[in-house]
Amino acid sequence: MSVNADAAILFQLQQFDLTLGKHRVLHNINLTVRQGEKIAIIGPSGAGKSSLLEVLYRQQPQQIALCPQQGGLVDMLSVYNNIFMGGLERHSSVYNLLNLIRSFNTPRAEIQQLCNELGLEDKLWHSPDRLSGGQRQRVAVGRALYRQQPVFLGDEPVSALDPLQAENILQLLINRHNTLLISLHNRRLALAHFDRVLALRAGELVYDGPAAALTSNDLDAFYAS
Ligand SMILES: Nc1ncnc2c1ncn2[C@@H]1O[C@H](COP(=O)(O)OP(=O)(O)OP(=O)(O)O)[C@@H](O)[C@H]1O
Repeated sequence: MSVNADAAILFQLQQFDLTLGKHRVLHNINLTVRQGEKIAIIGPSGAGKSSLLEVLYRQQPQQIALCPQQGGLVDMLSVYNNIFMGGLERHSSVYNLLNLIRSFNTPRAEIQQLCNELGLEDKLWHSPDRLSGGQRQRVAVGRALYRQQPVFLGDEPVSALDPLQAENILQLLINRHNTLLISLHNRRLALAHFDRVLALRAGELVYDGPAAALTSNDLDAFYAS
């Protein structure tokens, strides 16, 4: 999991501030992310993790698979169609419309395979509002995977899963993307799966360094009040 210092820069922020309303959400962020990096973003609730991910997403949405914290699922559509939404840009509007009425064989096979990998094999034609929180989260992950982009930005994408599932889904995301930035509160996952850790506190980047240099106790300290 070594990082190539010559790899192309994907994201860069210099002395970056973000103010929303009267609230200073991010302050003096200096950050460079290169292709191939696997980065965990940690920090207490309200520290600015989602805001940072959104800022990075806006830099180049076309090559990013985004998995937002709310999931953005449409309950009126099946799991199949919710996942298919991740691939809308690969097809014409006519194809997308016809697929909504009656699914085409190719995307149906692709999405069935994806559902098998996500443990949703029998849920393809269910509505998301009939699923558990963890199942809904896996549908949102499926949609992001179906974007088939090289960069994954995830806002706590495995927070509702049991430990074994969280481990498996995280590994799936890592296998399918070259570069990942994922916010998460699970210390073990952050240290086991990522090269680099960003710790945010009250909108400021208080740690940016290798995961290998940190212990679980170090991570706890970033959450201490
Ligand atoms: N649209 C907004 N207007 C004003 N303040 C906002 C807005 N969006 C977020 N904030 C504030 O910005 C801060 C950072 O929010 P953010 O959602 O980025 O934190 P977070 O670290 O992702 O939190 P969590 O772990 O709870 O998801 C919070 O104090 C929040 O109240």
